[in-house]
Amino acid sequence: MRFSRQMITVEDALHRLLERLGKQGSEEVHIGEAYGRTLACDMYATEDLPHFDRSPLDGFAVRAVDTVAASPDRPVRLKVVETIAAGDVPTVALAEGCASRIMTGAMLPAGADAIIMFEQTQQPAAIAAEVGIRRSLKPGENVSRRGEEIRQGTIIAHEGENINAGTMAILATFGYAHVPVVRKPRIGLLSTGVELLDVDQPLIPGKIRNSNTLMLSALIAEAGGIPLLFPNMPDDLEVAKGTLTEHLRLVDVLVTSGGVSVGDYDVMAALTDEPEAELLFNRIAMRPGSPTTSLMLQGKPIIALSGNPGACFLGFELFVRPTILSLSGRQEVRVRTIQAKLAISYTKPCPYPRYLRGWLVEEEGVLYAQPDFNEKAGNLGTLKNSECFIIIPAGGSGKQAGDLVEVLSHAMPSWKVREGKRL
Ligand SMILES: Nc1nc2c(c(=O)[nH]1)N[C@H]1C(S)=C(S)[C@@H](COP(=O)(O)OP(=O)(O)OC[C@H]3O[C@@H](n4cnc5c(N)ncnc54)[C@H](O)[C@@H]3O)O[C@H]1N2
Ligand code: MOO
Ligand SMILES: [Mg+2]
Repeated sequence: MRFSRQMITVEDALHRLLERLGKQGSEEVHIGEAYGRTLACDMYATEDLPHFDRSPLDGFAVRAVDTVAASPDRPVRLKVVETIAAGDVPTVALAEGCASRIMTGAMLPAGADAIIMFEQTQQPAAIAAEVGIRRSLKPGENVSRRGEEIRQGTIIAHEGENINAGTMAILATFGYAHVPVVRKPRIGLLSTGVELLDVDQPLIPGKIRNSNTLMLSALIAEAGGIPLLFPNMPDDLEVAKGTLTEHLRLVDVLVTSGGVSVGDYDVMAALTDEPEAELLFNRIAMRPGSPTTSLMLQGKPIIALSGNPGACFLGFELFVRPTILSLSGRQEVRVRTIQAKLAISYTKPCPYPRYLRGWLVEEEGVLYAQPDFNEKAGNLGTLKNSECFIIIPAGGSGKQAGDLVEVLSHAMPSWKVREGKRL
C-alpha cells in the first residue's frame, strides 16, 4: 500500500479524517479561563437586560405630560425632589410638577416616563431646587426600558460557539461565573527520524535539529489543543508500533512528522501496511505534502505529516487544525478560502493543486496574494513570514499576475469569514 497509493483530494482526505473523530466531553471553567474555548451548551439570559427601566443620559427624570408646554423661550419649571446616582434605588415617586436629577445608568423613579439631558435644561447648580425644561418630551423618550435589549430566557450564545471577548461580556452580564466548555483535545506530538537532534545539541555531520516538533506544538496550542510532546521516534517499525500504542492511550489524536514517503526508513508509511492499522489516506492531490498520511490505530487517529518543514506546516493547516476545531466542538471547521489577486505570475506547471506560502497585501483597496520566492517544501527560513497559502490550481500553466486566486489564510483565518447574507 505504501507504493501503490490511491490519490484523493484534500477535501476527501479531510472528510475521511473528520468522520472518524470521537466526541469530546465537557468541563466547567471559571469565566476568566473561558476565552477562546467552545461553549458546550446553549446559554440563556438569566434576567431581562436591562433588568430595570434606566436612564441612558445624565439629566432629569420627568413626567412627559408636565413638559407639553415647554419651549426654549418659555421653559417649564419643575421642582427637583431627588438626585439618583447609578446604583441607587429611587425613593421618591414623581408627583405632578416634579423632576429628579438622574445619572446615566440609574434607575427611573416611579412616575417618571421620560428623560431630558442636562444640556436641554436651565439649571444653574447641582443643588438647585428647580429646573427649567426647555423642550417638550414624549412619553418613553430617552428611557431604556426593562428587557428592551434581551428578554429573560432568550438564548444568548449557542453550543459550539467560540467564546470571544463579546461572549465574555454577555456571560458576565448574566452572572455566569462558571462556563461549560468542550474539553480541549489532547494532541500527542512526535517527530520520526534518527537524523534529528534536540535544539540544544551541537550539529554533527549528516544530522539536523528537530524544528517540526516545536513548530507544531505552537500551532496546536494556538488552534486550541493541548500539545503533549513525546520523544523523537527511531525509524524502526516494531519500536514504532509499541511506542505509538503507548502514546495513543494518553491522547485524543496523535500527530507525527516525517517518515511518510517511500524511503527505506519511512516508518509511518511502513506502519500503514500492518494489520492493526487502518489506512485513511496516504496520497493527496496537493503539493507540497502529497504523501501526508492518516491511519487509525487502537481506535484513535494518527495524522502523519511530511517531515519536510514546508509540507509539515501546510499539512497542519489542512488537516490538523480542522481536527482540533472539530474535536473542540466547533461547528465551522472547514478550511474556507478567500479570493485575492495574484501579485506576481506563477507559471510552473503542476499536476496537482499547489499551495504556495505567502502573505496578503492590500494596495489601494485591492487584496493581493504575494507568494514567497522560497517555496520549496524543504525550506524553512521563511516559514515565519508565511501568513497564507495561495492555491494554484492543477494543470494548465499556473496563473498570471492579477489573476484571481483562492487563498487560505491562517493569519486572517478563513473559517472566520462568514458565509451567507449581509445584514
Ligand atoms: N522516491 C520518492 N521520494 C520522495 C517522494 C516520492 O514521491 N518518491 N516524495 C517526496 C516528498 S513530496 C516529500 S514531502 C518527502 C516526505 O518525506 P517524509 O515525510 O518521509 O519525511 P522524512 O523522509 O522523514 O524527512 C524529509 C525531510 O525532512 C527533514 N525532517 C524530518 N523531520 C524533521 C523535523 N522534525 N524537523 C526538521 N526537519 C525534518 C528530513 O531530514 C528530510 O530532509 O519525501 C520526498 N521523497
Ligand atoms: O510534496 Mo513534498 O511535500 O514536495 O515536499
Ligand atoms: Mg522519507
